[in-house]
Amino acid sequence: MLLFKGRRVVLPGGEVRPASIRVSGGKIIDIVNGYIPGEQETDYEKIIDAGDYLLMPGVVDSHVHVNEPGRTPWEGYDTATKAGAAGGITTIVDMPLNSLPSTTSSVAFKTKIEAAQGKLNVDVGFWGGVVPGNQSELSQMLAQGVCGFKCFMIDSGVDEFPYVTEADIRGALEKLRGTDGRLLFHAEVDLPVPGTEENDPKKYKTFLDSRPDSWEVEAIDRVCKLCLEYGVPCHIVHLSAAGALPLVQKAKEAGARLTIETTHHYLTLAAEDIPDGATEYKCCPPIRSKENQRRLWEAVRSGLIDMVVSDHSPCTADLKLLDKGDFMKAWGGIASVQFGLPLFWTGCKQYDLNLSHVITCLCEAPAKLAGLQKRKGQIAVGMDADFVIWNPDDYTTIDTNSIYHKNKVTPFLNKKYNGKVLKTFVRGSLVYENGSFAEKPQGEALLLKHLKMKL
Ligand SMILES: NC(=O)N[C@H]1NC(=O)NC1=O
Ligand SMILES: [Zn+2]
Ligand SMILES: [Zn+2]
Repeated sequence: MLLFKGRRVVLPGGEVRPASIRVSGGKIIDIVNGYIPGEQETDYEKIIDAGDYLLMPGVVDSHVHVNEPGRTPWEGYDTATKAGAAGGITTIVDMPLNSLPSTTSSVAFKTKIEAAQGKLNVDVGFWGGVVPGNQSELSQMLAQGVCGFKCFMIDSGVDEFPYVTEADIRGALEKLRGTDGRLLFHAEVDLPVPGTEENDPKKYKTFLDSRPDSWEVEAIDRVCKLCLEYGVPCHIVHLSAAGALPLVQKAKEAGARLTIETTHHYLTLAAEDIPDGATEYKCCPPIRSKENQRRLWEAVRSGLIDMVVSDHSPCTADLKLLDKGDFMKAWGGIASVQFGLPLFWTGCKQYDLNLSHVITCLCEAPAKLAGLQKRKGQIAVGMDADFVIWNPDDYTTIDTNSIYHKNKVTPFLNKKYNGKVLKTFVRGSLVYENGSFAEKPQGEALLLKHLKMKL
């Protein structure tokens, strides 16, 4: 048996108090009020003392593109999960696209799981994909254990993952009705935008104007309607346009089973500050204005936005076209899986949010989205002993040497944020401490069907 103890343990609801946590077989078996100072070392295999640092549930990032197999020069299981561990993340959920094959059939899903074997430094769940014509694969993939499915309503950036029409979406929702499956939407639709082709592709404004708010608003309106019509849980990934929030509110009030995520980059970076040619800031939908960002933070505070994730979508440096600075042709995607906790905490301090927002948005809600809520996202009896010990009063400076994901291009480079991750534990095992990782990868593939059998 292990004992984790601390004077500032973050419990469900964001309550912070002294507590001691007994862990056996990777699970939390007991939580005792108070910081048991007198316990004998010999009572436990090990005592892990967080002292005055925060002892919090491990962060769950439900939106990560790992890209393995197939695009391993971009990213891979080993490096993505090391970066996660260094950032206090104990579970990531892999997106179905950018790997080859993409996860759109049961055969492809098996290939994915095989590729992940032995390389996981934190636990990893998997989203499947909905593409035109693969509806007949969905129930088999659910039976195999995907957490749900993601689709695109616009070009995805990779040819092998085409976007879906309304008829395809209806077909998928039909299949998912009455199952545990849910559908995630990249919610932008391609509407005509007057005259942006002529503009200078090095200017950030050219790119921003080419993907206006209205694309998201229209797409989210369609999702809200379908969600209400079918009663299947639907989720909007990476909402950027605050102008879509009133629609979300209306749909939620009408009883839609709808959840919303935004990303750390939309909450931290703003269009006004993006230098021309700085394509490391390119992502889709785009980073918008400061005023837009303020409204996103208000929605995080109120709970209208349910969760905040990375949308870690790296590529090799050449594809960012940093030398040309061409926003229109560069790869769209930001690499940041390692930095979510300090990025979010920095904003929380600025916007006067607190630890209850941290554990709701970074731990509980993403765990629930992926169907992992009985194992992940909270410090509670019966849950996996996934913890991060961190110092909210120290700082993280992001430099190339301390980045563990494969490609180091990121708009967060050389910036300093509040909060520093000290140690990360997955199911009781130390996976990260001060720049070092467990010798043997401790993560496992989380297949929803097995989780259900165990519950
Ligand atoms: N294919 C892919 O990863 N696309 C992601 N990148 C990005 O910026 N937005 C996305 O949806
Ligand atoms: Zn997307
Ligand atoms: Zn994505």
